[in-house]
Amino acid sequence: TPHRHVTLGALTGIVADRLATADTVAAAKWRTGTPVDDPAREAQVIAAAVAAGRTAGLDPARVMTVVRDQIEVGKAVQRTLLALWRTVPATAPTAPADLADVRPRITALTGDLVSGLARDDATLRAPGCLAEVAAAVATTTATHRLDPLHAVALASASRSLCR
Ligand SMILES: O=C(O)C(=O)C[C@]1(C(=O)O)C=C[C@@H](O)C=C1
Repeated sequence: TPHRHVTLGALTGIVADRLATADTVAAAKWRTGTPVDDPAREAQVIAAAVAAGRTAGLDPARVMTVVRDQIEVGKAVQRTLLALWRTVPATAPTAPADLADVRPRITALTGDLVSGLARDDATLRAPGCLAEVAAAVATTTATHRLDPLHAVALASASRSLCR
């Protein structure tokens, strides 16, 4: 519905952009054999988000739930891609990818996500939140031309946005 105003479109756009970084991260890990899980980095990402959330007046537990969800779904995307590349090596990335290049972007997008949670707080608390999220997910899926893997990931990672 092109004329409907999508309230949460900025937020689902940020979720999609953060999930898109999983491709670059997976490519870097494919090349170097680095494990998908990096608990120390996760703790850093979560601590920074909680701190930013506090400043914005957000409940730490809520920020933690949303960011953990982003991390978990991102890891699922990484594992899916790595499994595909292992199974069909011709599909594996050839362009160089570096964790050191993509992590600052992940940090920035996580900050944008926390800002978005604060900005859209009223909508995210309202009874119609899940419907708003569904509309925004549909719009972002179309505008970002998401493939099925990333469309499913976006829908999954957006559920926790409503509180
Ligand atoms: O930075 C990485 O290595 C990522 O895979 C990204 C990310 C995240 O979503 O922030 C996800 C999984 C890792 O355990 C750490 C962080």
